Amino acid sequence: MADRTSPPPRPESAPTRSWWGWGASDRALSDAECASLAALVPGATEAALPVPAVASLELPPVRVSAPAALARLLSSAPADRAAHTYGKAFRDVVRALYGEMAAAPDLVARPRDERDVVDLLDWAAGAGVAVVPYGAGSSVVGGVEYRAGNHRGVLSLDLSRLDRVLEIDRVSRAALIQAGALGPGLESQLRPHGLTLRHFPQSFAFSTLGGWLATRAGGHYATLHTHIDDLVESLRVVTPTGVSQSLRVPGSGAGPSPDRLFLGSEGTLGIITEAWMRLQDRPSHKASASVVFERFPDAVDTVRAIAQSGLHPANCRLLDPGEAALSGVASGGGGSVLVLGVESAHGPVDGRLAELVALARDHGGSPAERSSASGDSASGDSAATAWRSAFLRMPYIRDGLARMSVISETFETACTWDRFPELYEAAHREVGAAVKKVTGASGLVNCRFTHVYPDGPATYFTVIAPGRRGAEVAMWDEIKAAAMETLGKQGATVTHHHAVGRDHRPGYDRQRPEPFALALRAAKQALDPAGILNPGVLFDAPTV
Ligand SMILES: Cc1cc2nc3c(=O)[nH]c(=O)nc-3n(C[C@H](O)[C@H](O)[C@H](O)COP(=O)(O)OP(=O)(O)OC[C@H]3O[C@@H](n4cnc5c(N)ncnc54)[C@H](O)[C@@H]3O)c2cc1C
Repeated sequence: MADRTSPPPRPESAPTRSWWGWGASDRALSDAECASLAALVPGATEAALPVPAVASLELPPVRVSAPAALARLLSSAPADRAAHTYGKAFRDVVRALYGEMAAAPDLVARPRDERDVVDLLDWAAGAGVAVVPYGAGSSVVGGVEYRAGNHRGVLSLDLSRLDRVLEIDRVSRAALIQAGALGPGLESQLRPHGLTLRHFPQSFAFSTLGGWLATRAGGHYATLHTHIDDLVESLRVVTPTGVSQSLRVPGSGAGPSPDRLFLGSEGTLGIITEAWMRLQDRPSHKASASVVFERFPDAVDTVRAIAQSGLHPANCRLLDPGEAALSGVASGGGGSVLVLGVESAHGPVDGRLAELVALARDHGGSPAERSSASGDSASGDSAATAWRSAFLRMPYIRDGLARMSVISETFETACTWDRFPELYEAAHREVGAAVKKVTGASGLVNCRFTHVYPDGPATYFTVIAPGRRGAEVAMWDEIKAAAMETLGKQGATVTHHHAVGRDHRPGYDRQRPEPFALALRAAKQALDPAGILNPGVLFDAPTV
């Protein structure tokens, strides 16, 4: 019989969140820091856009009111409505800075349990009110922004009060976790048991388990278990037509998987309230190294060899020369940098790291000095450390650049190894040309691998270029449209882990096979007949 613990204590409270940008408000860049960053971008403006005070925002009037029994769950406070209007993409941050609040939800609900979720959905379906599920709002694809325009009102359903690890099964090494748990809170509840979910997206600090499941998020472990899908045992989902609870088993061949229907459903088929997740013992042995390559194609061949070797490094990030320079990990001579990391809960990992480094050397790489460690802390050579700190700081820098009207955004994809060289060339050529046309400047188009598989890499492109004040969103949208066209032509996916949301709909609609689209629409009709759940995501919004 499983050895189950009683519910662990609640996590400590999270830092104060920015309503307009990424992360903790006290970590946002000062005006002076924004200006010195922009000085590095030729053609950028010199004055930072001010951050508007919430009290100065013009929010549309609230159009709906809920029954008295639900009032204790609801807020129409301007700060709540403003903070739940957008996700955290560049275009979201810019629109928040300009005080564009026409899409603000009428109400924000914070249910405390499953019964509350059921009651809120019942009321919304009867009242013709759209429901936008909200984990922590870190979507970068318009996933939490209502755009349909034809509902009687909009309710942002914020799951943040469902933040507990409810049960731990130490024998099977799994936990029952509520969907609104943020990354740090979730891990702090698992830590006393020596366990970890080991899912660390870059947005880890300000995103939730439910959001990860609903978007099929990718953690920063680069090989083997990359997507959250791999860690799911079973899901509990409240739909407008009933509660779906899948069987908790280690594997099953019983027909199409109910979990697969809801993973990636992005709030359109139901509200994920809790999940049994597979856990791992916390790693106690870690080592990392970095390798510099003069020629990018040699580095790509190395990564392919590693991905096909069965050595499964935890980290295998390849940064092209531009990205290595931008992240501050390039050596004086430039070149591409491969950051490698290995870890284990069971024994030393130095041998495995040495094998990986030897593979890289065989392909023309020059290893930097490395270090190893026992214990829970990260360790590594200076390039690995620099990469990690740039990785965590980057979203704050992106917001600082946005205040200087500098376009600073990413797009990501995956393709098979045979197609990668052409994709890389085409992205630089075609997206680079779009940047030049739109901004008049050359700008930067950099690339790194975020995840690697035996049959291909997931590639992540960063674009930085000076924008024109007031036109930043339109300029980025034009560049992004060119990027999506390039991905489509190259047979690469519209997204590897950022999800579809509203922004990737055109590419997604082209990519999904029509019989599958028919089946999905039938599922939508069966589970959400009133068409209230996240209208416009994955499916066309219904006419109400
Ligand atoms: C700086 C930054 C870095 C990022 N890095 C990564 C990364 O490394 N890997 C990655 O995969 N993504 C990344 N993202 C994107 C984003 O963090 C992920 O999509 C994440 O999974 C969203 O989680 P969330 O809790 O914030 O969900 P939200 O943004 O609140 O919601 C995302 C979508 O899921 C739906 N949803 C949320 N909760 C539920 C629920 N309980 N039930 C049903 N539907 C729900 C929403 O309606 C929406 O459509 C990054 C974003 C930012 C801003």
